[in-house]
Amino acid sequence: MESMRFSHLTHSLCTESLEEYQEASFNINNYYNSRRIQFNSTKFQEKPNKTRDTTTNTKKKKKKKKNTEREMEVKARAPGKIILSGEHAVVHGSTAVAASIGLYTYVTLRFPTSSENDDTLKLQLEDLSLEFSWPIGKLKEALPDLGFPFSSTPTPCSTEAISSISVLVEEQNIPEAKIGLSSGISAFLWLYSSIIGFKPATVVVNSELPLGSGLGSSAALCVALSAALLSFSDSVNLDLSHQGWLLFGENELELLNKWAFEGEKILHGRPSGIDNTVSTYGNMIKFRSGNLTRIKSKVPLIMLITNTKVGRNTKALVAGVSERAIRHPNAMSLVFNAVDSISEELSIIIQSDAPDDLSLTEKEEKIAELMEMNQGLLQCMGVSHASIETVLRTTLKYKLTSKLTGAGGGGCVLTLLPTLLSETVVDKVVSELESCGFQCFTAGIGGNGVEICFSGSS
Ligand SMILES: Nc1ncnc2c1ncn2[C@@H]1O[C@H](COP(=O)(O)OP(=O)(O)O)[C@@H](O)[C@H]1O
Ligand SMILES: C[C@@](O)(CCOP(=O)(O)O)CC(=O)O
Ligand SMILES: [Mg+2]
Repeated sequence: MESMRFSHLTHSLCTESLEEYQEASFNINNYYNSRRIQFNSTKFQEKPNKTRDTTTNTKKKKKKKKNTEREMEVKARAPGKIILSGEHAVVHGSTAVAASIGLYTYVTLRFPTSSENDDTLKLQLEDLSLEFSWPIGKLKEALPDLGFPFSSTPTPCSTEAISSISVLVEEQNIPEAKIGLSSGISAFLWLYSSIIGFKPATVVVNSELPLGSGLGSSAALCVALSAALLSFSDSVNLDLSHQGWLLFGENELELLNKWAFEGEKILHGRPSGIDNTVSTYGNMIKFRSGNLTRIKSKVPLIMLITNTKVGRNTKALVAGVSERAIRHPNAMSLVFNAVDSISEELSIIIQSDAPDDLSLTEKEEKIAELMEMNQGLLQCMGVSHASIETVLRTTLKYKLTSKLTGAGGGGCVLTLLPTLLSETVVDKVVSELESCGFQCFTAGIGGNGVEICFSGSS
């Protein structure tokens, strides 16, 4: 009974361990249902997932080309993430642990039919009610070195291209209050021109993720964009007849993750690659210096996510930590090493079989202590914020441990909800946090990574 409740939150992450934790008494589902960010409606019908047949032959490729000429639409979705430990330090070579969450960014790509006679590239940010468009001729003129798509070789955006793209974005007169979108739009223009070239299309983006809050909306955007764009390139062959969400094969995942990383560079300056990697592959990963290790959690982790709603910019925060590391190299390298040890220990605890030498409660206590230590080190890096400290103090009153997640400086905070915690306590802490103006919710941890869905194929 109780395992059913947990399965709603921890699906696909730790199914075997659920039976072992049947004693758990807290019904998180009420929270999941009532506090979760509303799912945007989608016209695509969900069908069971299927991993792509990597032996796709040229016949399918031909079919794809033919369909591209007819009205053809593809939709990609990529999840957000939480970083359980190691943000910022991971940029400097330390280990970090992250998991995907069940909140997605969706990108729909549609090419006009020949009768539509449209010669523009349109970007619609549906949730924000914003639309941008560029005549194809203007893109060709501004970006003479792009437009010869070579999608199998992800390359960094040159400084010349980035300045030309900035002009193309500035000309769109983005409202001052939404100027943070410029870097996302730049990443879009660059990924589009590099992967597809100069072809008219309409790209629609919507997201269940709060933007700029530490849940990896920038990476989810780059991953979903790369997936949608690559599905029309010669580098990727897909079974267009498949109905419903389709997983990519390993080679395609590797390719699209590299493209998404190049997009993240435009947004973050110096990303570690953890966000795009966890959004691409899903589930839970340990990440260090560009290498991922997939992790299977044996602990049914339930995190309350509190969005302080304090806006911040990942690029500026990452740069701030690097500057501090330049000013205090010895001290900061010890901080980064300490974070590395915390992430390594965390990954061992969450993967260890239960019951072994540690009970679930003991494991949760250790995880909480490691989170607390990581938060202390993030404070040393200078990325905490008064709003984050308020969340820490509030949750501590209820003996709960929290840490910031993502770049910090505001954004989201994670609070570990032990499995035996009573619902009354969760109610109290949530209502106290919400009375401070914060927004609390939970999300499924560790679901699938990027997926794609075709429509118009018959
Ligand atoms: N759905 C989206 N539509 C437009 N831009 C987006 C979207 N998602 C992310 N972005 C871009 O990513 C930026 C936020 O990224 P970042 O500061 O790294 O925070 P996070 O990745 O934690 O959400 C936004 O300001 C915007 O430029
Ligand atoms: C701070 C950092 O570790 C994570 C940033 O995540 P987000 O953009 O705040 O969701 C940066 C990185 O790893 O690239
Ligand atoms: Mg980001």
